[in-house]
Amino acid sequence: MLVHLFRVGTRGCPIRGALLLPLRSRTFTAVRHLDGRTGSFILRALARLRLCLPRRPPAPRHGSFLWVGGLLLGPMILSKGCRLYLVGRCEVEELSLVEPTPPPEEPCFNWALFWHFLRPHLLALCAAIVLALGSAMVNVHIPLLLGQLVEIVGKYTRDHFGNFMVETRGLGVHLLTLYCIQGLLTFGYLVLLSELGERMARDIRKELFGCLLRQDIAFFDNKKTGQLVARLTSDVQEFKSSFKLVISQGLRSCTQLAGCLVSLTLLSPRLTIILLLVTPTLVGAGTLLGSVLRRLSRKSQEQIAKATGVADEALGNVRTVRAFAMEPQEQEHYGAELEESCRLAEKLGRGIAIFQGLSSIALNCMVLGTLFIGGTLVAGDKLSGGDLMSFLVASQTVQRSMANLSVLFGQVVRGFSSGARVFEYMTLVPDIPLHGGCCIPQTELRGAITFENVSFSYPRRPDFVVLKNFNLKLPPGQMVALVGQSGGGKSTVASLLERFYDPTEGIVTLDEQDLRNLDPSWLRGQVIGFISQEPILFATTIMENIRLGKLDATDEEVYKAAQEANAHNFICSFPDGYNTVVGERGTTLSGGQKQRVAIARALIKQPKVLILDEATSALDGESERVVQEALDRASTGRTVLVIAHRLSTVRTAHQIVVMAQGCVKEIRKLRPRDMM
Ligand SMILES: Nc1ncnc2c1ncn2[C@@H]1O[C@H](COP(=O)(O)OP(=O)(O)OP(=O)(O)O)[C@@H](O)[C@H]1O
Repeated sequence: MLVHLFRVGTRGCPIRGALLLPLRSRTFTAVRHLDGRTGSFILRALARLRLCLPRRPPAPRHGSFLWVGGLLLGPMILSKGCRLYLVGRCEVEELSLVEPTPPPEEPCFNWALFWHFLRPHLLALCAAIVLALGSAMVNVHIPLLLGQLVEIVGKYTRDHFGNFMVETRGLGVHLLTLYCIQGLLTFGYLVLLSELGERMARDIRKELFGCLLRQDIAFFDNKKTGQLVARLTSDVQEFKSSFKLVISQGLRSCTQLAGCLVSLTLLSPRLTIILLLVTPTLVGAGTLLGSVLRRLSRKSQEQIAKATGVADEALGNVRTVRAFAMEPQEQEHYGAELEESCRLAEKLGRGIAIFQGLSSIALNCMVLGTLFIGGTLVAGDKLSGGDLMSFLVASQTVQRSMANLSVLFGQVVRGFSSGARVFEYMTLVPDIPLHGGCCIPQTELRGAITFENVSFSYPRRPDFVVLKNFNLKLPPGQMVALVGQSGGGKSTVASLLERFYDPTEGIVTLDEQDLRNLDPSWLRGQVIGFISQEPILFATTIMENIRLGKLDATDEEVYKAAQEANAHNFICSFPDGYNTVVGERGTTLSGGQKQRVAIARALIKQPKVLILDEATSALDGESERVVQEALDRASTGRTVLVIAHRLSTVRTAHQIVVMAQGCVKEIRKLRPRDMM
């Protein structure tokens, strides 16, 4: 058992505690009996601690346990509001150690999708292939002409009579023309391939991004954002490069190889046989060494990505780092990752140096060997000097082509697997489509919500039932507050209402219509307004952020929504007013200001139903008062589901529903219900 003391906290209120952790364990899945915010802080602190723990083999799921608690020091005020959160002892319940997940199966390459993206560019592709083949054919022809030129030079070296210029003019012009043609052909196919590759990559990225956005929320529960972004960026890039290389280098190398081998055989069958014995051996050895280097390079790249991830996480969460005084640990962590990446890069550098040194020796020896054996043939009058020159040049082309093909082989394998990863998510059909289903006409929409015998488990944890036979009625125009222990399933109720997930059993209805029959886009876009504890704003102006709620809203509508949300005055106090750019995730605004912009964004669509998920719990007393005022105003005449910890949030509710272990335990009616 390992004991770690830790310190976490919110807004200057430190929470100190002890983590008792079996030595074998390094991971955990959940912290419960803590409110969401505290839990998330503790989770982050635990994640930090986890990094410090010795690396041990994972423990079996049963019999492993983890406690946080026992030593939490005294009562802590988690907000300046009216309540105290007494965290005298908190336990981490239901902590299952995460089994090491088996590596995901490599998806198969989807030829049909590949064809779908290639088809619009077929003409350009055919033209590129023709130009690449033409360039390769020209390349095969050049060594023969060079041989003839050397032959004439040799003749003038021996005899010194006649006019060299006249004799070589035709050959020179011919060679020059071929060089120009080859240059033009190369230019042509490279331009075509580059355009084709970029356009295909653009189409693939567009389609993939659309497909990712369409996926169910459950899909994102299982994936890391970084992995998804990598599919859009590095995987598409790798696939595009491989495809372009196969066409340019592959076709060219194959044609050159075949053409030059024919030329070599015609020039000297004996030398060709020797060359054919030696070259593949050398290329094979080079390929082997090359593959070791590529593996090393990949490892080095991964290590760099890992180090970048550490820096990214620390810089992206710099406030948390500062709040926990974790700068030294972060620096040490980043330094350790950098150290490793430096070690790998140095190893790679040494490998590349060895490879280049050896290949330089091998190539020079090949030239020397060809000259030596070829010279013997020339001395025995079995080969002319010009033919030897042609042979030398052509054999270099053969070696280059073979080396290219061996490199290309690895690239093709990588291209196939990145292509398979790119196409994998394009065929995924979400269970809850974005569009489709009926809409209730605006005039008939009342906003009555019911949950009937709803049971639900998250797809990621199917064995853990979050809601069991849950029944709830939200009468139109009334406010219902959901309270209960942390982890009791309150936010899950909101997620079902938003139709982020469908219930495993039972139904959720809006005006007696099963949500599954309604158009999800209409439901989310026009009926339900959602305001969460930590609103996310986009890094654009306040005006555009509010307008996200209703894309075609006029400026007047934006101002009106901002006034309703108590946001107009503070927005106008900024020098740029509504054109103030809020920074990444709205970091340039205070918590209360962000929340009010988010309320304006929700109100601009005039939703019939409003979900407030602990919308004021992250705010201090004054901000809470202003935001609460805005929320009270916004709630009038709407069906409102409030998820709350604070009394101040629920005081205007018509009913308070107490939830525990996924069911309704108690319903308290606070005001006479306005029966509809
Ligand atoms: N995406 C998810 N995948 C798997 N389990 C989840 C997911 N989201 C929540 N859970 C689990 O579902 C249970 C209910 O979570 P929920 O967020 O609904 O609780 P809550 O009552 O809103 O808690 P809090 O008051 O702390 O916000 C918890 O045990 C939680 O671990």
